[in-house]
Amino acid sequence: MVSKNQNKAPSSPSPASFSSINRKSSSVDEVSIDKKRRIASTKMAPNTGTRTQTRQAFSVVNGGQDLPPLSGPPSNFGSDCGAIEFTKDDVDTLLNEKLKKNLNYREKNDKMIDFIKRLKQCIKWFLQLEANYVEEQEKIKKLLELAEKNCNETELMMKAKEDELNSIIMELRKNLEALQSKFAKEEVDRVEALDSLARERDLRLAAEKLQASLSEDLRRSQLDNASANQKIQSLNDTYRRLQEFNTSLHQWNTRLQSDLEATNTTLKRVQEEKAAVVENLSTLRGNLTSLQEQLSLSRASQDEAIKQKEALVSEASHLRGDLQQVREDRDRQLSQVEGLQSEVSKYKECTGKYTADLETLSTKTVKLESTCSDQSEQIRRLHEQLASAQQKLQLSDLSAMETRSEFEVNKAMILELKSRLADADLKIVEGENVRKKLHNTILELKGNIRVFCRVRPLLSDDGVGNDVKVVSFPISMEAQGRGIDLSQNGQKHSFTFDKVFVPDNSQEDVFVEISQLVQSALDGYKVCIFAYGQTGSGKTYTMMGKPGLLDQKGLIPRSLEQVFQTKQMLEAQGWKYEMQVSMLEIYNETIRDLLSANKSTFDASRVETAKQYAIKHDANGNTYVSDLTIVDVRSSREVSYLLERAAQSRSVGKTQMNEQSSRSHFVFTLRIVGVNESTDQQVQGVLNLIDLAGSERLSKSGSTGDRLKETQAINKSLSSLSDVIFALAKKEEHVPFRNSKLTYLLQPCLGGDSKTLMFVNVSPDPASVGESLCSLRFAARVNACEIGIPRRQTNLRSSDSRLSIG
Ligand SMILES: Nc1ncnc2c1ncn2[C@@H]1O[C@H](COP(=O)(O)OP(=O)(O)OP(=O)(O)O)[C@@H](O)[C@H]1O
Repeated sequence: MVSKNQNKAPSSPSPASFSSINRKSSSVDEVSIDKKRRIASTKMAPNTGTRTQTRQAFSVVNGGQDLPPLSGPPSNFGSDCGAIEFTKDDVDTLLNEKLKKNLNYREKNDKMIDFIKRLKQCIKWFLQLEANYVEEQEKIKKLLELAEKNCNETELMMKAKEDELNSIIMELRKNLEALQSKFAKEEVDRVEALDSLARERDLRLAAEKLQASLSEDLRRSQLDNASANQKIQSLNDTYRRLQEFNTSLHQWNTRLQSDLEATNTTLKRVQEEKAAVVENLSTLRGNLTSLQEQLSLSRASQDEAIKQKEALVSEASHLRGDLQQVREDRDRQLSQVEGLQSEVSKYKECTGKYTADLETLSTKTVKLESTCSDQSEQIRRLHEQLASAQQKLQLSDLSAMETRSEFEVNKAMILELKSRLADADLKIVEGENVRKKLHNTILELKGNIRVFCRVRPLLSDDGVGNDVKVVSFPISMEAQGRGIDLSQNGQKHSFTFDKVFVPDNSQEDVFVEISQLVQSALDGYKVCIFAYGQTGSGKTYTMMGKPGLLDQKGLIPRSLEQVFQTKQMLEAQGWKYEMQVSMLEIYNETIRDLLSANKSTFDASRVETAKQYAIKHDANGNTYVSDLTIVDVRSSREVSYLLERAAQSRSVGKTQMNEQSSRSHFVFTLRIVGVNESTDQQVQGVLNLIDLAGSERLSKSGSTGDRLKETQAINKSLSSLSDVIFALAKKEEHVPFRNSKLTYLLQPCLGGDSKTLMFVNVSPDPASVGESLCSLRFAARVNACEIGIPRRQTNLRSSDSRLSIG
């Protein structure tokens, strides 16, 4: 925040020249011409129409018989001056007024009083006009703010609507894209499903064909099986018959055996009979031959039987072979049947498998068909959704178009409003310029050098009862609120100032009176506000207030609050301000930087060697002090912090140097640089708020040595200050400085268009009535600077233009 050595004052856009102030009593003409120019420049635009009708009213204020005649008869005479309006001519006439030369002092005085009265009416009218301007400006500002707010709201609404629609469109587009991609996917799935369905169908047909051929095979196998079974049955029958035949052959064989045995027995018996016969051979030879014949016959029959038997045996073996064959056939057939049966079972298995496959295929097909129908349904729904989305899209496109056209209309409206706003801004700027001029004119009419007197309440420390009153306030019409009477040793001394604040007046009451000066600093003027008075008279209270008590804040904090509040307000009109603060103390003609981070600066002797704090003025009338700490500030809080720091620095410095708090001048400087880029205007103002060293009679404290030096330094700087104010007010070419640092520092802030206000603080303590009288005399002298003549009743000794304290 702190920026060292940036304290070179920036170049002024309007260098102050002393020519605009007309203060010399002998040259009222000069004052008039200058003021006429300023008033003419204000144009008095807003009330022209009304004013042409009431123009004659001004003749009231020019009512003196020695004034040049005016265009119309007087009106509203004696009525409230608020009803009277002035034209440029009226003001010119008033300002061009000349006093007749052959008047005596009393008449001159009367004329002057009358002139002042009319001037006051004129000032009141200007104040009224200014109030109207301010009111009008406020109205325009409010209207503008409203229009701007409406515009912004409409714009925001439109933007929000557009955003909303855009987001809906985006969403719909996204949905559409998603639906389309889903649709495409579904289409692919559908095609795949259809393909797989076709494949399944083919497979099914192939399986059905296979099943049919297998069924045919099975049927054929079953037929083969049946024929094989029949064959087996017939073979079984043949086998059974062959077995029966075999049994019968066995029976036949058995019989043949039994026959053979019977034949053998017969043979035996025959042989026995042969023997018998042999015996009887001879006898029987005959028998023999017969018997032989019988034998050969038997043998032949036996051979035949054997042959028969052999034939039968071979037949049986044949039959056995056949049976074996049949058995083998049967076995073969059986194995064939078994093979066929296993084949059939295989076929059956296959058929089962194929049937299961067929079933799964069927269920799959059914599933696929249902999926297909689902997908078709989905596709239909998607188509519907797509159609509705497209419809919505069309609708939203339409509404977007509508919104766009609405937006265009609003845009056009906004543009129009903006142009109106620009016009209004221009008007505000013009109004602001007029206001500044009027404000300045009013302040000039009030006086560029003014003196306010403030009497503090009697304090318990004063040690005197409330019954002893040395200060009183006249209540005559002329002096009410402006006069102060001081009684010393039974003698009454009367003084009149621009304003007198009584002990009951609050800090707020005092600030109200100076707030216009603070505004002037923001308008680019140099403003100096001094608090002057004896020790303990309330200078610090007036300038700083009581720490910690908000309602008792002094002029400095209040001024800063106003500066930052107004800065914020003017920012709306395009003004950008930069503020810089510096705070210094002049003690015994030594400058002390109160914002310096270096604590060693409290040591005056070291300061002088380390830092020279040389005061310099540039060609533009700006002042800067080398090595002084300048701090950029952006809020009144920042400044409050700096003020606290400065106060701390002051008290530490005083302790270190055994100095009394009242013996140094405290100078607070706020540099204001304002730039309006839209109107290309630039202003540079300075606000100097100064708590002067307390004036104190040396004799009172009876001090010597250092104290004497201190007092002399104070007196020198105050005396020098009064000389400078005098010289500048009188537009003297040579401005004396008398080597006072304070005077040299403030010199550019006291001349030209600068506004100077001095508070003379007075203590009601009877014990310090002498000092009070001294202060009041000095203040009355400064007050008299205004127009170069003692414009108010003062107790000045005419020759004494310099302060002598102590
Ligand atoms: N208007 C006032 N109302 C109430 N109290 C006041 C007023 N003016 C001054 N005082 C009180 O009077 C005392 C002296 O005031 P202050 O310190 O401001 O005087 P000063 O002129 O600055 O003195 P010095 O020159 O010694 O610094 C303080 O206690 C202050 O609070």
